[in-house]
Amino acid sequence: MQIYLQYMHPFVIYGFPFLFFALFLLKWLSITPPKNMPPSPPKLPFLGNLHQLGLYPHRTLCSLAQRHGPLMLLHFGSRPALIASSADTAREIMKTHDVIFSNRPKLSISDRLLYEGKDVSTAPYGEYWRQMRSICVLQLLSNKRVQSFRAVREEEVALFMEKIRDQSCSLSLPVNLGEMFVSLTNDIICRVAFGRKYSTGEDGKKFGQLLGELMKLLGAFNVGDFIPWLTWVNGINGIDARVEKVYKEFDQFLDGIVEQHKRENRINGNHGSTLLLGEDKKDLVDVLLEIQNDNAAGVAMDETSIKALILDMFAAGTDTTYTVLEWAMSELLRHPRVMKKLQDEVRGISQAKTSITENHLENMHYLKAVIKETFRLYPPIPLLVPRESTQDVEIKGYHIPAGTLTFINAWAIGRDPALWEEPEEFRPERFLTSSVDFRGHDFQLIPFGAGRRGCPGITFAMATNELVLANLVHEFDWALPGGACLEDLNMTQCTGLTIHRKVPLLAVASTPIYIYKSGK
Ligand code: HEM
Repeated sequence: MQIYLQYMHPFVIYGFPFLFFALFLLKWLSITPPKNMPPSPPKLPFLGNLHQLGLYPHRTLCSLAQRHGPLMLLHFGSRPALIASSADTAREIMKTHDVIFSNRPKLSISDRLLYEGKDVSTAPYGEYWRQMRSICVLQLLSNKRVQSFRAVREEEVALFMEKIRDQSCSLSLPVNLGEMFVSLTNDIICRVAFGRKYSTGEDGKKFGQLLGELMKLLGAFNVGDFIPWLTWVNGINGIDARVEKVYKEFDQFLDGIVEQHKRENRINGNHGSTLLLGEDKKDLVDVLLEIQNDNAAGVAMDETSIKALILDMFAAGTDTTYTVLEWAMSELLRHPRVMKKLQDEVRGISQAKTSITENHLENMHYLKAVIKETFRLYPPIPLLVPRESTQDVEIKGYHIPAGTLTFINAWAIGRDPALWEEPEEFRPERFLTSSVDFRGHDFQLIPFGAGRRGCPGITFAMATNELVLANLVHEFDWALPGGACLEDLNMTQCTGLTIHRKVPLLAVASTPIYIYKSGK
């Protein structure tokens, strides 16, 4: 080899390799012209931008967007992640390019807990999801179905009010509103889904704990999803074991529920559960079994799909609903002027009736404005449920490759000074003169997301939220325990997928004089 090299012209030795390299570089550059990617904050090897997210990713991402713009490309470990932080970019993703962004990323914890994507919320975009979604929209959460559970909501709210009366008014003790909202929303969903509650005795305690653990795990961060060679971490820190335990216990529990419904339906001739329910006496498990029997779904609906759909109702519908009530009451306690105005409206419309029913709600415009304002400042899932792009696409002149994780920062959009006057102020009046709504058409207010994968549970959630809030301010006056000042109310948020209060919301209820006068 040495000998050969001695006789070669230097051009052959040095020039050829250089020429080859230059040709390769030219070809590579001409095949892959530089793409115009969205701005990115600097990242670290392996971690990407994960280290920057902190405890409150919606806040950190909002600050980063102020520096880098409303469309950023970050990296969560090895995965590119697009972050949209303005109404305009959210519209591009959830409306203009809705189909391309209608997939959900596969995340291992939710995948395991929600039957490997056989539910609606984590199912990949495709025929199976389409069928399950249409069952949700047309059968489980339609206006008619939600209406059929009106009696359930009104009865549960009446029991909830009785508890407050017993505890706070009679004994002048503070009530833990957060805790009470959790059991109220769980009781309502349990009755709607299963035809009975699981809130008392050993069964109730176990179910409550199981549901709490399910919600915690769904909000847990799994490092292995983003840095695959760290997948082993969850085997060591106990997350894998917890996921497996919750999955198995919930699965057994749901098996029992489905079997019991099948038995009862056989006895009652397929007319649904005999337990007290909505007007048509069918709970959601009955509805799903009926679809299975009639073979009406268009795809084979096996029992796993039934269990996955029911679990979705709990996973997507409990934490989100109670969170709104908790933040709304916190802000009402901090703003006596708003509380008074709301009480005047509700008490005026009820005309000294003992309680508020759903008939009263339609004309309560200020109540609706208070709830919208709560959604604006505290969207329960601040970064919405992640999406994933299925094709390369161009947004605002930037190239977004297929397979990009996509987050919409609804929290940042709700506080964007370009869209909202004095955005940090809790001022429901802003909605009295505006037609902006949260149903997914106005991208400045998107707590329920939008487009094909937008939340199908809006009517269900709003029916509960409006009824509970109206009753709370109708019957009681509210104060912080021990005469604490309004500024003392700790508004710290917890971490996780759904953002609720970190510190329990304690408040004292008293019965206003006008209720005594009206002879209640
Ligand atoms: C205040 C209450 C609620 C909020 C803030 C909320 C929010 C959301 C959000 C942000 C999404 C993702 C939307 C998107 O990707 O564009 C979603 C999806 C979903 N929500 Fe809700 N939700 C609430 C209540 C409910 C209720 C009560 C139910 C059912 C009982 C429900 C069932 C679902 C389901 C099944 C999905 C998945 C839809 C799909 O992927 O096709 N949600 N929700």
